[in-house]
Amino acid sequence: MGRRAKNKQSAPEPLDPKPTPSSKKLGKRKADSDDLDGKQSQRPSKKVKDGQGNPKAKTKVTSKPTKGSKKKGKSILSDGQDSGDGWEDIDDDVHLKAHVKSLFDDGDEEDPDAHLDLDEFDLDNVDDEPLRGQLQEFDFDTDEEEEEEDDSPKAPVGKRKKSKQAERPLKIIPTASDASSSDSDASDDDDEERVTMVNMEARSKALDAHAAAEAELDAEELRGGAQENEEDEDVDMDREADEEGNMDAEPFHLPTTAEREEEKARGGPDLQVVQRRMRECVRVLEKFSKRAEKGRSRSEYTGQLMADIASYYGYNDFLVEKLFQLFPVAEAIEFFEANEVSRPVTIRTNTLRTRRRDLAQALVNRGVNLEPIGKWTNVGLQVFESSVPIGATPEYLAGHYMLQAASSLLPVIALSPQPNERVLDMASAPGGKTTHIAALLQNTGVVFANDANKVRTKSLTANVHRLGCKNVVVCSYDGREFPKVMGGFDRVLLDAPCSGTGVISKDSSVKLNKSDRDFTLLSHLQKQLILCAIDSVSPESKTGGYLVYSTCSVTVDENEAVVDYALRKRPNVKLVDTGLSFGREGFTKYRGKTFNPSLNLTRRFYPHVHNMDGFFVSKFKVEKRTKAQSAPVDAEMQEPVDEAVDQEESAGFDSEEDRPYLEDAKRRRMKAKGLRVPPRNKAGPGLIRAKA
Ligand SMILES: C[S@@+](CC[C@H](N)C(=O)[O-])C[C@H]1O[C@@H](n2cnc3c(N)ncnc32)[C@H](O)[C@@H]1O
Repeated sequence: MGRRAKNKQSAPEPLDPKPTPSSKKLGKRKADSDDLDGKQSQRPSKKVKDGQGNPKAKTKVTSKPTKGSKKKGKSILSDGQDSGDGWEDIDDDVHLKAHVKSLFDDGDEEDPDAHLDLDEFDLDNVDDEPLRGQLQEFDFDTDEEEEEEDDSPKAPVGKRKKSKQAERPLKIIPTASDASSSDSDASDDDDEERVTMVNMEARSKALDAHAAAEAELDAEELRGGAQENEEDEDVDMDREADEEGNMDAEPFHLPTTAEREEEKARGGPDLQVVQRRMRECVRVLEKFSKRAEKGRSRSEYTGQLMADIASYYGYNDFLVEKLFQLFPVAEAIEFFEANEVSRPVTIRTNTLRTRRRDLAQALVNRGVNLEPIGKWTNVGLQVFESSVPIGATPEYLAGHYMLQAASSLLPVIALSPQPNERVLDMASAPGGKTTHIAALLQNTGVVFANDANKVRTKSLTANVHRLGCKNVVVCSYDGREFPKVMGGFDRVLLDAPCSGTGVISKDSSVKLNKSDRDFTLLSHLQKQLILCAIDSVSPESKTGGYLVYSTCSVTVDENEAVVDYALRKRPNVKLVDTGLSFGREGFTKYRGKTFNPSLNLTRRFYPHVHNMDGFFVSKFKVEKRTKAQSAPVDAEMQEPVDEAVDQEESAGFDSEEDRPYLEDAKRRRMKAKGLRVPPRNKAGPGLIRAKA
């Protein structure tokens, strides 16, 4: 029964399923291209606090070899075996160096002038006191706030809705990935028990018995399967409703409106009730006609499920609905779950200062446990545990790396800047991507790093200096002023200001502080910025002529709708392949809207699928305008609000509600430009049309 039941508990199907990746140890999961498009085989790792506390955690390097005390002949892995996850046992420091070198030999640039020799630093005199004590929790004070959390708008403090989930993080829906994960965990454990002459026979017998039991179950399933029909399946599903296996569990009853009111008056449901109700609603919604209570509608189940998600995970109702709609029902729960878990800590090697293998070597020597992120990047490293604050090592201070989310490498990889090019990073602070671009240009050409927020350009400038970028000009304009400020760029990156719905695990205030109006205004700003970004690209560029538009948000309004708008407004641009080897295709249709079919060339990244922040990346090629296509460069900036809103209406926005906000924004812009702003009571749409 257990096995059949497990098979029937229909797991959410990935949109682009791939074989389940083999499991990796908790705390060691990497955002590997192997499993990027498939379901995660297990929960993403939480921030590692204490690598010594877990006897199962294999610490690659437990301490920094002290000066003059090389551990000749001593393996760094406790059992002296290949761990099976790409790390081999290493006998001494010399081998360790050779090993690290080989691990990181996959495409680091070999420009001898492009990096500092670590020997230049007196690393031996660095106080290694922390290595002797308990492993510390990572301290990211130095940059995380600037480099990561600043990716999403800061939220006001104090507006907190207590999430029930915080009381007990638990997976609501057992998924296929869980099943395979536990299977592969088991086999991992088997692998870890070393086969010896003594246990070989017992192990072999156990394996035979296991195989026989499996065969018997298969046969039983085949016999049963011949008579099975969907009704039986439902009966089974109902009978196993209690996850503890209690067959007498009450059949699920969806509360009526009156019962919900009553429940509210009693102070809300308890955790177990919410958990079970979410599970049951998902189950019913997956096979509504068979499983729904008589007389109850689909929207009642969906409404209950969304209300429970909001209270369990602590979101406002509006955002739950917006995010819920992006996924099939069960997958939506996976997305919300993933937002409760920190993403892996990752750093980007600054190839202007060092090479990845040298950086890895230096950090390994300090007691940092790390690995390359995946095949798709030759500069990224994932940090599993560290005995030193990763944002304050000598290498960090010397600019050998940037603390940077794996997802934020993607837009720059897609941009693919070439030496000697002129590049604009239109919204660049605090400079994670700017400094990456500078490094790919190998300090040639020029990067104009712009950000409208002057305060934020301070951390941008600091990072530019720390990382030794000599080809960066920092400026502070509203991006909508480009290309009037300057144009003719070979490539432009617009990493747009956004709602941050992809980085909720970093900034949970997004759960509560985003409203419909925020999305409308953001989308409008993004549309204005993208047109200016397109017009800043030189279609005559010999080597480029590209724009990359990205956000750390997963909503369609901020991504596909913006890109589609740009394609409609600028017939001289087309979407091209991002060059990224993974990621889900962008939507070409969404809730009744149809976008340009080429939107399938854009890429979406999700925390629950790719174990990285939610992200969107698109790449445009800008071509010369034909005479028929040419329009005044800033036509849209002066565009009557009516027209802008019309565009938005076609993408499903509520123009009436937005109109006052859009007009206010227009008034502020006019004021800033020194134009006469008519009195507010006369400022109807006609006025703006007249002004334009
Ligand atoms: C997602 S963050 C950029 C992160 C940056 N690309 C990085 O990798 O470090 C968006 C940035 O857009 C800036 N911004 C907001 N409105 C802008 C505008 N109208 N023009 C230019 N920059 C703007 C914000 O100040 C913020 O720094």
